[in-house]
Amino acid sequence: KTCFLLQFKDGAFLSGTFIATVGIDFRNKVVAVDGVKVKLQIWDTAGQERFRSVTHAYYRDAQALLLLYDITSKMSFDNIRAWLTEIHEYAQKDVVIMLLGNKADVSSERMVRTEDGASLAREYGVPFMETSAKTGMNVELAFLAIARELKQRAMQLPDVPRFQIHDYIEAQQKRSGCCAFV
Ligand SMILES: Nc1nc2c(ncn2[C@@H]2O[C@H](COP(=O)(O)OP(=O)(O)OP(=O)(O)O)[C@@H](O)[C@H]2O)c(=O)[nH]1
Ligand SMILES: [Mg+2]
Repeated sequence: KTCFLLQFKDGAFLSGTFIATVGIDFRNKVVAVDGVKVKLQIWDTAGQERFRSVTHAYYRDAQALLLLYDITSKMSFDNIRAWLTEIHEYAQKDVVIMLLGNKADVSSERMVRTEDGASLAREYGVPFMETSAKTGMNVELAFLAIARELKQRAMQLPDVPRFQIHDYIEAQQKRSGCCAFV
């Protein structure tokens, strides 16, 4: 999660020693969506179980949640269902959720098939992408799709059709010649 966020924030991959997030951290990034500045305040939660009570307090108020699993870890994928259940219970009712299978660059150690990620996402009606914090694949797209969705919600006019995050991701991936699994 931290590497994914830092790739978006700074355009660089934090390699070397792994530093587990303690409790919670956050970064701001301003992005432009159709000429309108959208400030994203992105909270980076600790994955370790012992920080759960801390992270809990934060995602409850979030407008969007990016759920990351590691495609080289079956356990991280299996945990997603529990997260989705908990989110439905505690998060904001209209929270934007996105499922992301990260570390897609490490194909030799893949333990979770792309189709399995896609089908879980379909089951819960959330958009899905595989990403890489290392190469940057789909990192910006994930955040920009969320920024777009949140901006549209904030500025929604009654007669304008609602922004469709699934369609947006699919169109952007077609443009870039990458893989759409939404
Ligand atoms: N190859 C590859 N390695 C990655 C990628 N993302 C993260 N890593 C590596 O995976 C390890 C964990 O990354 P972090 O981003 O710190 O993980 P985290 O989810 O923030 O972990 P916690 O803070 O403990 O919850 C680090 O050694 C990273 O270098 C990726 O996309 N590709
Ligand atoms: Mg971290």
